Amino acid sequence: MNQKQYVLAIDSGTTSTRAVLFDHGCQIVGIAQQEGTLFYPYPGWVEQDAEEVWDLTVKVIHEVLAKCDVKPSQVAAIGISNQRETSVIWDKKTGKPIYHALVWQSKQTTDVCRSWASYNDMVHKKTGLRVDPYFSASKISWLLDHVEGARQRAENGDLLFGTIDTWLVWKLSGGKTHITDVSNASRTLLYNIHACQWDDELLKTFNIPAMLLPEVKATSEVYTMTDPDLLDGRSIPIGAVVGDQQAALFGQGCFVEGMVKNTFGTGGFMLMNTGQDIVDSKSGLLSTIAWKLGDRLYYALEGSIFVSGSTMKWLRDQLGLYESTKITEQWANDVEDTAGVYFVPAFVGLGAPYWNDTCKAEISGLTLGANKKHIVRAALESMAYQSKDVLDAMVKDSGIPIKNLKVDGGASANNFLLQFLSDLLRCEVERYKIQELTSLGAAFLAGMAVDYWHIEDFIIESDRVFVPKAPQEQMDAYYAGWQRAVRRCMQE
Ligand SMILES: Nc1ncnc2c1ncn2[C@@H]1O[C@H](COP(=O)(O)OP(=O)(O)O)[C@@H](O)[C@H]1O
Ligand SMILES: O=P(O)(O)OC[C@H](O)CO
Repeated sequence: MNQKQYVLAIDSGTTSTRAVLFDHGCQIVGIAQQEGTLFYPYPGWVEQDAEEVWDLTVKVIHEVLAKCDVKPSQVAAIGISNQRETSVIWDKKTGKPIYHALVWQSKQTTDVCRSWASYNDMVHKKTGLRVDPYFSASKISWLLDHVEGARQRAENGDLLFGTIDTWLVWKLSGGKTHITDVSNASRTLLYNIHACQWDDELLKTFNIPAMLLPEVKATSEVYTMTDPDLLDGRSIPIGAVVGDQQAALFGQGCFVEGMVKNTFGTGGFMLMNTGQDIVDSKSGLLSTIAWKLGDRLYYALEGSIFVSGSTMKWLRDQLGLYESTKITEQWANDVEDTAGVYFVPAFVGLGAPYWNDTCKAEISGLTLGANKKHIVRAALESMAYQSKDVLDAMVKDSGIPIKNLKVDGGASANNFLLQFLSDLLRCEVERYKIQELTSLGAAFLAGMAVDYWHIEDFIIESDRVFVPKAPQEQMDAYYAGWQRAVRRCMQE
């Protein structure tokens, strides 16, 4: 009997790990999700336990298959999307990480980056990025210098480095396969996006042994098979690994040059497909690889915002303002405005377009009349203001006006946020019925690698289009207040 086949996406995000099962009609059949632990050992440091990330991955895979009553033999391929830049180094023989994973948001490498400041121009030319603790290179250097004996072990060829995709493929393959794809490699600060290879000059400059690095592959191809011990003796092809933001660009159907998406997850990431051209930003954005299909490379222009949805998590977990983030939409609508409150969520400094790694978050404009609903509304509005900062830079760099912005990610469920965003940006904001577009992107790329899908099979349905309603003058006045708040926050 011919059994129905599915594609499984694993989305390893900063806040949570999900497994999402898709059918051939690009519909979600089931989801399993687990929130992981983030460690904050010192101010500005953010770490994860890579072993926990792996345990949660195994758990969600088993959970989703059981929930949907799907056997491993019915999974045509696995695709992985992952939080990018987060760096793990582990021992080749034991498979044990030598230290926690240093998360992309983490700032323990600020001093390393200070000492690398003079390389910024070279780095930008070769990688499309900038010297910043955000990217993997300074994290690798820090791990090699701070974990006793690590540098020597790396030089002996005993250690392996990976971003989360590489770690998961290595674990899924039973320790056989050490690879990454171009979209993830392009976030390390070590990959030359013109020549498409690890850059020897950068490796030498940053004193990083090439032996640590994974082989770089296309975004959609069968890299390896899963270890049969993992899934009832079956081996499943792993057909895609892709950075989660590039996966969302793909999952949003942004296949054509000039199309833009904004994901509101832990951070906020706006990406524009720039086709086969590298657009060099003069306004604080990054040039990055979107994906490689066959021999063809596609690029993107990116505005990376370090803290977006995680402000809502902070208000929940650290201030205990509410139990479920869902309530924030109602609270924001309960008040007419923020009563003059601004929330600049510079918890780990500010990313694009400011790139200030020392400023700290501020809530300003408080009066005795301000209450928790004003603060929650200011936090939601900050996500929209940050998107406008980046969108304005993107229009300037690309010369392309943006009339329609596609949104996804956990916080895109919030209607208040999306209406405010549309009012502020003066453009359509479109949300699709499937909010798991990162997973769809990874699944579809994996499905293409095994001929389960071809590009013409790609379908997504619009859920709601938000159009500007509030007067422009009012929005301009709000935004001017935001810009003042950001300037204050960046003053030493
Ligand atoms: N209804 C909501 N309103 C605002 N923020 C939300 C809402 N639901 C979830 N979030 C925020 O979105 C983030 C989770 O988004 P998600 O896309 O799952 O993140 P990631 O992929 O980084 O793990 C959390 O930081 C959470 O606080
Ligand atoms: O965890 P997310 O979804 O906010 O994504 C993290 C980014 O990939 C970091 O560059």
